[in-house]
Amino acid sequence: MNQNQNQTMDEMCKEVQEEVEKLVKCLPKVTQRGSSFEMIKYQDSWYFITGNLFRNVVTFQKHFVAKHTDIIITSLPKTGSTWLKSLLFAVVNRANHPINQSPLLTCHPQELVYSLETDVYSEAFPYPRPHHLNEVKPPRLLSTHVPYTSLPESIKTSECRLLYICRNPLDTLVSSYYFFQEYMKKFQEKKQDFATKRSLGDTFEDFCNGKSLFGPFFEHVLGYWNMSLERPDKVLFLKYEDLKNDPELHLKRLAEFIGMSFSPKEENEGVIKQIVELCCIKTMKEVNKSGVINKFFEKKSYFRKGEVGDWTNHLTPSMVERMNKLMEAKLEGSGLSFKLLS
Ligand SMILES: Nc1ncnc2c1ncn2[C@@H]1O[C@H](COP(=O)(O)OS(=O)(=O)O)[C@@H](OP(=O)(O)O)[C@H]1O
Repeated sequence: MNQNQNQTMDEMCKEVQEEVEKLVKCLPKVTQRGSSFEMIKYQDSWYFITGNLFRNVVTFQKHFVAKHTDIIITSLPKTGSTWLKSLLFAVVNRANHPINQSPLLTCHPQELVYSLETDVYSEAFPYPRPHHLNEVKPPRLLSTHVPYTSLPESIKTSECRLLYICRNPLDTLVSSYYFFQEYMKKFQEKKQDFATKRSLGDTFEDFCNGKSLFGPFFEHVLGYWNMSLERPDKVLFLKYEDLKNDPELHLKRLAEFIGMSFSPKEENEGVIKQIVELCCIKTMKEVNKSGVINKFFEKKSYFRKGEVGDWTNHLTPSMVERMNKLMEAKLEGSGLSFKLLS
């Protein structure tokens, strides 16, 4: 945390709060279709103002200081970041304990890789708060959904490395829709008055209009894609679909990228395979079948189906056609594409 030496945590929070209040007064806002969640457009991306997300993002942006040794997972929500967290943790810590005693067999990946947007003010904050991150042994394993352009300067200028994971837009939006439904059920149980009629059609419409959380989707993906081309030593660009197709190959790429390649001995002993199995959705579901994160989110809600192409079960042909057109227009000339099965 870039906390002025004389500034207490309370003073820093007050300063951020004042700034957030100013921004909320002057920046564009919309209400999500079919819900009463308000979003704010900040530096061309959308954040919830309902809840603490926006305040947490501003805190992260203003006060987080990267170290050269940091490894940061970056992604849009619901693109496979929890899976990547488990893989990264397992690769980095493989010498510290045998695979069958991995903390991943008792902890949720979100408890092992620190989200930089988690509510630093909340009593529920389950792991070192960002101002305690200085005490975490290197390499610090961190994550954020913030677009490249809005990352704190120190992340861009330090030698820290970014692992970006993306996923085809249709599976991403179906996954977001189901996660939001879970959220809504929880609010209903707590008798909090949020409208809960947000349909898959509403989610689709907001998504296509660029009004998705941390979105617009294509701008987010392209921001990291272009950086991965410009600075391949800084940003490793991964696709969920490629990981599903050949997890061992991409795990090796990941290990090489962070400077922790698998040795021939490890390869012969099947370490890569063991890590893939440790982190597979079946194991993760079993380990995380009960319990909550941040006193609110069911651990199991981060592991739904984990498939490529689940959108075929949910979206209409006209939705798919519209998304295909949008995708072609947005990605034209970028060298990036997503295969949408039909
Ligand atoms: N181990 C593993 N293997 C394969 N797939 C996995 C794994 N863990 C999570 N998932 C699937 O990833 C989707 C959730 O994405 P995120 O983890 O990025 O969500 S979040 O933003 O952190 O809330 C969500 O996708 P859907 O199943 O399509 O909803 C999860 O099921």
